[in-house]
Amino acid sequence: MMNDTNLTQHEKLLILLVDDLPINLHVLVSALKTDFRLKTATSGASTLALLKDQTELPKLVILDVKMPGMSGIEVLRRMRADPNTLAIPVILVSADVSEQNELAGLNLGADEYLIKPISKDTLIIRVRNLIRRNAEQSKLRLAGYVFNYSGEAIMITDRNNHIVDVNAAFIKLTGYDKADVLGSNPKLLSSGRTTEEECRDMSEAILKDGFWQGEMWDRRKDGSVYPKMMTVSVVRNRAGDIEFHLANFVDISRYKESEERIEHLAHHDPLTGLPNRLHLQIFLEQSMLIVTRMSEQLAVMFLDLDRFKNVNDTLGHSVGDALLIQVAARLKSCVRDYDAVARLGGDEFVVILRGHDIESVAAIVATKINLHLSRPFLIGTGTLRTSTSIGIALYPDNADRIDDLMKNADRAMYFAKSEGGNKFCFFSTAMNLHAHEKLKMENQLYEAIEKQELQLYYQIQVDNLYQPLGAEALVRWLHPERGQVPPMQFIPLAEESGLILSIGYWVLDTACAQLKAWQNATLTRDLILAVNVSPKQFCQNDFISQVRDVVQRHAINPALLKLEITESLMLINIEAVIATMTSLKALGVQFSLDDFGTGYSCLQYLKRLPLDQLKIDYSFVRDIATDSSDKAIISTIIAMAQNLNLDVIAEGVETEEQRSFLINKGCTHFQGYLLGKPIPIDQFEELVKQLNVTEVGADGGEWLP
Ligand SMILES: Nc1nc2c(ncn2[C@@H]2O[C@@H]3COP(=O)(O)O[C@H]4[C@@H](O)[C@H](n5cnc6c(=O)[nH]c(N)nc65)O[C@@H]4COP(=O)(O)O[C@H]3[C@H]2O)c(=O)[nH]1
Repeated sequence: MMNDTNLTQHEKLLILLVDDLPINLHVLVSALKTDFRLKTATSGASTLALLKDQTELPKLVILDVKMPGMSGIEVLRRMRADPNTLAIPVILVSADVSEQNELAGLNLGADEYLIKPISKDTLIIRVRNLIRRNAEQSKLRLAGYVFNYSGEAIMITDRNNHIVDVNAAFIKLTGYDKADVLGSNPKLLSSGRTTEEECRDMSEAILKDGFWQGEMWDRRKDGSVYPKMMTVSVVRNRAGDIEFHLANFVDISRYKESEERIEHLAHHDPLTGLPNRLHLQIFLEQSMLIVTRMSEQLAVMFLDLDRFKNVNDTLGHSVGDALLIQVAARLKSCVRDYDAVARLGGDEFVVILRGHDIESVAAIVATKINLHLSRPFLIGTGTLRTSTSIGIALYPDNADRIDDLMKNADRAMYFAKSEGGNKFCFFSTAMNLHAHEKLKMENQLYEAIEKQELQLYYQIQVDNLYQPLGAEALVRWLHPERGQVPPMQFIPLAEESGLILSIGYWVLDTACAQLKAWQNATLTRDLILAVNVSPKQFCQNDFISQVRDVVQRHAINPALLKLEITESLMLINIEAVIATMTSLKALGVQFSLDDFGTGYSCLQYLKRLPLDQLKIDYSFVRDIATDSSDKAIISTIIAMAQNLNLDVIAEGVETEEQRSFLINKGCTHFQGYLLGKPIPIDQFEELVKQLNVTEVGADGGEWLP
């Protein structure tokens, strides 16, 4: 650059020339003016004044030693004392050949000492060399600064890969002092987590490209392992041989942690920690490949909690969330480690099973899930019961694409739900027709009331001496083509479509007409008739006036009408429910809480409901002989009812064993096939007659026909 006469004036380096004799200055100017920009001064004082101007300091000062006033030596001394001018190279020029000034000047840090007269060429070469040397020294100083103060750890190794220098950041990061590592191989830092193969690849890349960048795991002096991002480059000598390796690296533990966290979040549901839809998709793709290769099958199980929306809407999202977390844990406990449980969102879960004879395996697992999820969940101070509907689709039998498999499992799940929930259902091609069938049935149900296709059946309720206490009215649909359709097949449909309101009203009206008829006969006049009231029906604005009107129109004793409500009603709006119940209670009707123990049973609420009776759910009675926890639940319900001064009736009593157990525990009212199935009114009245002429053993335990 310095030889380049094409440089603009601005690009040329600035040199300050100082001499008291203009002739000497002239010589210097004419020697240097082509390559440099020049400033001149003729005294020590004016030199220092020029150097005070910080806007542009010269890259070199050529300074005459002998000047009147202030000598060049004194100017130099002052320059070296001033931090701003301390590093500016200085060439002293003198006609004095004695060593005294030369020594004084060199001692003060003069870079050159030239004796006049100086040849033009010598001057130019010396000036150029000095400026170049100085520039190199500046660079070295800067490099040293970067090395020492860099935030990145730097390690320099020689051609034999022995550490020759490390910086402060290295010491801070690795915990090793310089003395610990100098002369050692960098393997000293290795954690063993980076494989031999990875190390070999790195060495090859360094040899081939002179550069490598990547991540590796190292161990600090204290033994802790950390990931680092490292760059290695080689420094070659003029002959092209490697002289040094320069490695700089940073600890990326934090970055790794957040990377792992982001990765986890992208693939997992934050609430339950289960894999999410994206993860499930990837898992399914891999599983389909594996089962195809191994001639196995897959079962995709689609799960949806029954009535979860009610839980969320009524008890709040925190209860809903707590329930979902517990459901996730129970689901995981129902499957093997290599099966997958994922949450798609809301209350939708998917379980994937793999293996041979997958249909039987899926049926076993689904039964287990239905059972486990129907057991009570302890949430806060209350227990919550839920159930789940499961749809199962098999790969490759039911579909060979992920989308179709999921769709089919979903369809099967809806089928299980429409069957009343707490069930599992395998996909079948017939289900594609299901939506159409459903619509048809809905239309037919709409006309069922008008066409008088609905009927009431009566199931007897007795005391512990088999004496008739009353009946539960249960609706039946006498379908023109299908014959008698059980309520579990059309009540959910009626609930969904809103038809339950007119069906419910018809049941209430028909039951009251029956009560009126019973009032006129001695045998039946004290019988109490229980009528199921669906939550939707109960929550109508005019439900109280509907009941009042029906009771008045049929002129019945309201105390003989018992409205059966279910626990799911408590999930809607407890205060409004209590208000409606209280008004109806004032009319004189009774209340029984149906399916007790299967929903959200919170004692707090139970105490506030104006109930007359608790009805122990059939599911507990069924398992009396086999399930000790059901026995315990029954004992608790009976004790609870006694404490709250309520009647207690057990439904679904099928065996003597169940009845004796219930009697022993203090249950006083019974309903079930042991005593009589739901039957038409004429058969029911016949049954009541028979029971009234039957003698009963003193302990009530023996029924003598
Ligand atoms: N295995 C077995 N089952 C027994 C036994 N004793 C009684 N059951 C059955 O258990 C159900 C008891 O009625 P629920 O719990 O109110 O359950 C009822 C109720 O939730 C609903 N339902 C029936 N009629 C009406 C109605 O008029 N209105 C409303 N909203 N729902 C109704 O349909 C459900 C099913 O009614 P059903 O099929 O008549 O089934 C009846 C009855 O036949 C037994 O010893 N063993």
